[in-house]
Amino acid sequence: MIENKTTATSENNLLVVENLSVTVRNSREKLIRNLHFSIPQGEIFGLVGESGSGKSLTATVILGMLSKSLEVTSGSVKLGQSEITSLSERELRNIRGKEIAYLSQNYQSFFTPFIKVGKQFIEIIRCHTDMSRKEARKVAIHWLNKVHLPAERVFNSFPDELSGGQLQRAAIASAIMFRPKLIIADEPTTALDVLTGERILDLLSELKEELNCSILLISHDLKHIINRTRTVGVMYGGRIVEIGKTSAVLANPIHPYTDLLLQSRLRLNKHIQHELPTMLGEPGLIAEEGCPFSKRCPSVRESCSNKVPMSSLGTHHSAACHLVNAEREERYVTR
Ligand SMILES: Nc1ncnc2c1ncn2[C@@H]1O[C@H](COP(=O)(O)OP(=O)(O)OP(=O)(O)O)[C@@H](O)[C@H]1O
Repeated sequence: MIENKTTATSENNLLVVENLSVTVRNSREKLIRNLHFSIPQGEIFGLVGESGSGKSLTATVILGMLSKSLEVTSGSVKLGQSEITSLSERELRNIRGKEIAYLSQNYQSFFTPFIKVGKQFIEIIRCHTDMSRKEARKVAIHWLNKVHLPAERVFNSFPDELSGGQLQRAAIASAIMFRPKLIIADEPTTALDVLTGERILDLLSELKEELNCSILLISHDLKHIINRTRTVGVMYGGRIVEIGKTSAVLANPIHPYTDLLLQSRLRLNKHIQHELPTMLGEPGLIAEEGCPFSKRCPSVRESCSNKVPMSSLGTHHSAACHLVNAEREERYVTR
């Protein structure tokens, strides 16, 4: 079983995902394999991995919105005391929006195009509370101010009268106005330019401090994860292949997939002395047995086609790779 020693033992975990597997219904195709991670109250956990690694699917399970064609075949997802995988649709509807807010890269479709933003806010607020229109308007303006928007103007605008960054801020305001315990931010900056994206991530960090909520930050871009998170899980082929304190993973990446991701980062403030490394094989090439990265791994060995358990390198860092043992031996020898 994959373990996140960094947070699994903490008593103040808000979200605990244990041994979660998701399969295509009536087939043996596993899309998520024995996922295990947890997010303490008030912390940002980053989930990083290439397209198709299972990040959004993980978010979908936490939201209780898994497609009917898929099924959870093992494991548990606990938000506080609630076991998400066994809640009814009605209970899930109560949790979504109120306890868990979801923020996607697709902010353009968050608002209906032909209805003014303010009216949409009022409808959402009145749907979840018994406030009058006047009270709901006040709440909407409050939260639009909170995300540093010109509140009155945005309130009276149609969505297509706002920039991408403004729309994403408005979507954030709408997502957080019920003070959720958990925000799932699924590639929240993908459709934005670099600077606007950075400001959106700054805003999320600021709101996290204010609301004391937790954030699951999903990205295929390591630079977003590195700068903002306390812990990180690296996903490949539906598995977390490395997990730990972000600083520990950064300082000493063990799994070759993590290492290659880190090496491939473009750093604008550094002169590149050598060619950026490329990964072998096609993206999305997943080994069915053993380590899912083994078909592309430069350090592959025979044992990688067997089950590769998560092994720990101290309390803040684990990886599912034979190189953990090599690392341990090296440490022992050089001590
Ligand atoms: N309803 C579904 N039925 C069958 N397969 C699915 C379904 N939803 C997702 N998948 C598959 O599950 C895998 C993981 O998809 P997921 O959307 O979680 O990837 P991701 O890591 O979020 O990628 P991206 O960064 O591109 O969003 C993919 O191979 C995808 O094709």
